[in-house]
Amino acid sequence: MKRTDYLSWDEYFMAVALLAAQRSKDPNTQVGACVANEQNKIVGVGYNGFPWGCSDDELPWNRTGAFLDTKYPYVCHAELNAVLNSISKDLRNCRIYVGLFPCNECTKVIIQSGIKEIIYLSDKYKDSDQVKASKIMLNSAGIAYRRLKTELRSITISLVPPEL
Ligand SMILES: O=c1[nH]c(=O)n([C@H]2C[C@H](O)[C@@H](COP(=O)(O)O)O2)cc1CO
Ligand SMILES: [Zn+2]
Repeated sequence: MKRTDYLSWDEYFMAVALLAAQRSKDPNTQVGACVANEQNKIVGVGYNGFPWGCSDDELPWNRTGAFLDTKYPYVCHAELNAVLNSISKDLRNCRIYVGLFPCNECTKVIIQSGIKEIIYLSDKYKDSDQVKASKIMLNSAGIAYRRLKTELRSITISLVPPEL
């Protein structure tokens, strides 16, 4: 008899996004994103981090202070990286799974790439103008968004082989 406690596609792609988020060096918010196509194949994954070649040791991770002394002008968001890392430029009819509701800049990238649905976990910045702008654009463009529904509270991955 087959297992019944396997991950759904939605849980699986969100888990991939959350695993990618664990690569983030951001001390405050780690975000991951995973793009899946209509055949449920992963076509792109990303997390928030500084651009290629920009040293994590030189750029700041601060949230406050003078703009140029914070992370905000420099960090590439998870969704941008997931789209840029995708195997195809054409993401028509794909879904993006992301730990945090996309900001307005990522929403523009998502819409322009052809992605048709956003599945998110947290909407902790829902009262910000950025997220409000995202929803205005998504509603206007007819792009669906929904919070992941799952009974699971966590997914454990053991790196210890079962025989040990
Ligand atoms: O959609 C997003 N995707 C994403 O990767 N991020 C990143 C940028 C920052 O590194 C971090 C947000 O930082 P903070 O929560 O400290 O303001 O999350 C932030 C958002 C939402 O603004
Ligand atoms: Zn963003």
